[in-house]
Amino acid sequence: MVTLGCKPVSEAVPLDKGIDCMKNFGTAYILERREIGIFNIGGAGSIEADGETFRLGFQDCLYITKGTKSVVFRSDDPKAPAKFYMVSAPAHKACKTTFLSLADARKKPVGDETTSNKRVINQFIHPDVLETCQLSMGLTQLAPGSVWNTMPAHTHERRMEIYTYFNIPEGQAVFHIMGEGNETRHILVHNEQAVISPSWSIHAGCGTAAYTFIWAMGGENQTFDDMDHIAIGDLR
Ligand SMILES: O=C(O)C(=O)C[C@H](O)C(=O)CO
Ligand SMILES: [Zn+2]
Repeated sequence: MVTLGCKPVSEAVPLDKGIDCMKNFGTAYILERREIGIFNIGGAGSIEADGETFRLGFQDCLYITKGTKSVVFRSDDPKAPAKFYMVSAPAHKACKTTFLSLADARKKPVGDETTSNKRVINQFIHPDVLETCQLSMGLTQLAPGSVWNTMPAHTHERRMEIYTYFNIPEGQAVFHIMGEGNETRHILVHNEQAVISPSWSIHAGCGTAAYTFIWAMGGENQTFDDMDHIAIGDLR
């Protein structure tokens, strides 16, 4: 998995700006044998993929297929630049480059106010929404007053996962918990920071206020609900 960020201000920024593609990927261009999912977590902007332009507002998503040679990022307004967050995984075939807004995502309400974990899992790049080779991505929004994500915690030995936190209010933070269920550690996460979890690690978090996070997974199976849950009483 490769994770990247791009905040274009006044210039048009190509995906491979400053990247030696042959050295890092062993290919002539980044998406020669990779697919990529991109979320905009900033102001309005656009992404040009092999000549086709897609406009992305806040929390919009674009999936770009393997085989796309040119990807270029732009912001509409340099004073409110777009912030493109992206995750890429190796891909074996071309799928359809697809724009997805929050309304297109499959909604999964979970949790409860009484356990401070009421939230909606918005599944954007997911087998029920569009076909990909192995990438899946989405955005989980916590309800005001709820602070816990992914509790009871889980692992999925067949897929690793990245959580990227944003919409964390000024002066607040998230305690992200990782490690094996019987030996956990926390990482203090501030706004727009990410944690990469290997497949054996739990990935959960508790904020000092509500927040949003983007999850991204890659692995040979795409079954979303095959998690191995760990009972809260077994966590150490
Ligand atoms: O809040 C949650 O719970 C999640 O968003 C869980 C992630 O989607 C996940 O970890 C999927 O494996
Ligand atoms: Zn998970």
